[in-house]
Amino acid sequence: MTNTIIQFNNVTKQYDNDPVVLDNVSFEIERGKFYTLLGPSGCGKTTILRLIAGFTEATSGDIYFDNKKINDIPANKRQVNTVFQDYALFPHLNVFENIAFGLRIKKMKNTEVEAKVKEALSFVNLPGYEQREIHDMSGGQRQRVAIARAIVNEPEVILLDEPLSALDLKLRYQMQGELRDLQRRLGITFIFVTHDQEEALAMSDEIFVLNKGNIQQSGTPIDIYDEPINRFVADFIGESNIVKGTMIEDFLVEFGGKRFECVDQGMHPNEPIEIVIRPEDLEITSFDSGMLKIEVTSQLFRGVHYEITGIDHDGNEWLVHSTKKANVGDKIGLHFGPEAVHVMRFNETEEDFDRRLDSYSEGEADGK
Ligand SMILES: Nc1ncnc2c1ncn2[C@@H]1O[C@H](COP(=O)(O)OP(=O)(O)OP(=O)(O)O)[C@@H](O)[C@H]1O
Repeated sequence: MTNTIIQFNNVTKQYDNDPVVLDNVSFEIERGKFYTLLGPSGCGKTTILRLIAGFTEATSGDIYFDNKKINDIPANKRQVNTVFQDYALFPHLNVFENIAFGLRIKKMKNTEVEAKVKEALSFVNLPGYEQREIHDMSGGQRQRVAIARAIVNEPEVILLDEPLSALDLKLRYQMQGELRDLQRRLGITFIFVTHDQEEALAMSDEIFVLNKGNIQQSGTPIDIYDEPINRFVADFIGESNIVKGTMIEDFLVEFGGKRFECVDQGMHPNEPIEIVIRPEDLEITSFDSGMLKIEVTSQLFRGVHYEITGIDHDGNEWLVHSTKKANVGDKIGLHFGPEAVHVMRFNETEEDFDRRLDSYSEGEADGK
């Protein structure tokens, strides 16, 4: 048994004669992990779920489930269940019958149905709710019933299409933790769709960042946050300072009219690049000792830190998160280490990007 449960090979999707929604997309999903498809509205996230579930067909390319091509397998024969954004519960059926629905279609014996519904309800922390009517439940409870209805069929994969978006912030945080915990307890694959980057970072083993029908980058939350492949990902995942610069030589970049050490290598001498520095990696120092010098243009207290913006002498705006305060009009210096400077090449493919980053750790292992 391989670890890959779902594979997309060069999948393209176009609805009628509209523009292409997914453009030659390839990826692999491993068994037992929590995946998130993250991207702005309309980038094709739901379309990927619909292709996996069998609710729509690929225009070209192949989709595999457990190493078997499933392009022509109908939705009801696939071992996946979907939890929809609006939960899609049957309002005229009680909790028990909503959850039992799929089992009844399979003509399962009553005693078995009862046992399975009970087990599913206890999994989602709603024991004893069998007879409750759907309209007498809160949003969070309905959400749990929708999840119970998906897990009762014991699918190998659960698809979740923005399932938390209708909940208020507090409940949303709570359900994020519950869903993550549920996935671990069940040990099955979850594929979760969201356009909320914080949610993706908090919940996932692996994130696919999508834009305009393409996967821009895939990796663990830490990989994607720390080493974004391009401006789109850097901007979409968290707040960033992104400026244009030049890679002078290995481990040396120039931006804002000055040269700085970095940890990147393997580019052409004097190659134009962009750099990202996260706001929390900038440290406030005195103006004179600053590696960058800025004049503060705004300051907000955010509870755990101050959010400070300022302009350098080239007109670049810098965002700083610091526990130190600075006032509008102050001239301050900023300090950062070589690891804080993330260099991004223009139009680098994910394969080349991964190869480049791997070569850094090989270099470390060689003692270079
Ligand atoms: N059945 C359909 N017929 C025609 N176009 C469609 C259909 N479903 C989706 N689209 C189009 O495909 C594109 C991608 O839609 P999709 O729902 O996959 O995006 P998404 O990333 O899930 O967006 P959102 O976050 O807004 O749900 C959009 O431009 C959408 O209008």
